Amino acid sequence: MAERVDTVAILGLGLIGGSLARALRANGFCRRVIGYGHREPSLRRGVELGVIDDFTLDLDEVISQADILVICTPTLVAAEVLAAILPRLQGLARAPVITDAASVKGSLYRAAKAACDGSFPPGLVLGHPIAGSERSGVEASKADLYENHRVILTPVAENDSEAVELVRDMWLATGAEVVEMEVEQHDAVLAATSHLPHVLAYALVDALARSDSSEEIFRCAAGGFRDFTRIASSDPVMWRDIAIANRSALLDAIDLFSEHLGQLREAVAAEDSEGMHATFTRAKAARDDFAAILAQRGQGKQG
Ligand SMILES: NC(=O)c1ccc[n+]([C@@H]2O[C@H](COP(=O)([O-])OP(=O)(O)OC[C@H]3O[C@@H](n4cnc5c(N)ncnc54)[C@H](O)[C@@H]3O)[C@@H](O)[C@H]2O)c1
Ligand SMILES: O=C(O)C(=O)C[C@]1(C(=O)O)C=C[C@@H](O)C=C1
Repeated sequence: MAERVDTVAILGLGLIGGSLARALRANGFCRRVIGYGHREPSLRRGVELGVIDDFTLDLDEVISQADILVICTPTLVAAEVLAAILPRLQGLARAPVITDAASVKGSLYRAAKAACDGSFPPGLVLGHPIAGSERSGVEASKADLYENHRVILTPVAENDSEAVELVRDMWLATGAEVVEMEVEQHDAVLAATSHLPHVLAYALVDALARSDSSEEIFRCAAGGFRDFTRIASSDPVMWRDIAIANRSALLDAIDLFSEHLGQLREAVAAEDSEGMHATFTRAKAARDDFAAILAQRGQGKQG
């Protein structure tokens, strides 16, 4: 296939950026992929592993060389990186298209407007791949991470349609399915389906780890505990950033869940067998439907 662009730059070469770099190099979307970051060792490792062609620690250099900049740092850092990039684009004859992979979109939307005197930059297309793992760093990256997974783009009216098309094509080249959503809807949906489950897993593991009988508890724990808590091994910095950036939607999701858990607690206390059975039956049906959706998308093994 003919290369769609010359150079894609990954800003923050970890699991998500490294996996994108590998996929783009594997499928020939661009002639080369370069990395930018604040730590030379992981970028050097990226070259050694064949994840990127080259790297720089200089933001001006990466802006001048790339056709697309993809910000793949933790969410709060992504807002800072964006605020550092946007003023540098003013007056450039040819500015790169900018996109990102951060887990929260509203905070970046606001950061972009703040950096541009209240107007949204047309060449910035916010995005989020709904694929990942509890592992982080470039060593964990893999070329097929996005295959059969969704990528959500949250374009706005101010966006340049060619920039949106280019970012869409980039993700399609990784084997992902690209869908569009409003910024606010994205953050509410992800708070419920991703951010809340991570908070619950962290809370459960922390509560049990701090109990007097924690040693015995972990020794006796098996598959159910492992499946429910895998994501509590995720990077604490990444999840702290997400909780801060999506505070309002996450609080709504926690409140909804707390109310539901309270009702279930009452049913357990009252030995309300009908109430418990109804809840478990509804949940099983919904989970089984979800497993069928995953299987249809070719993600059955993880479902
Ligand atoms: N891990 C997941 O499952 C997942 C899935 C979808 C989206 N995301 C989002 O993608 C982003 C990256 O996540 P990840 O799992 O790849 O994390 P990661 O820790 O593997 O990678 C983050 C990279 O950013 C770099 N970085 C940190 N501060 C920087 C700075 N100031 N300047 C430049 N680079 C900097 C780090 O050195 C690291 O290489 C996050 O915003 C995360 O919320 C993660
Ligand atoms: O599979 C995992 O371990 C993930 O945490 C991936 C996951 C998710 O919650 O599904 C995590 C954060 C993202 O922003 C998108 C995907």
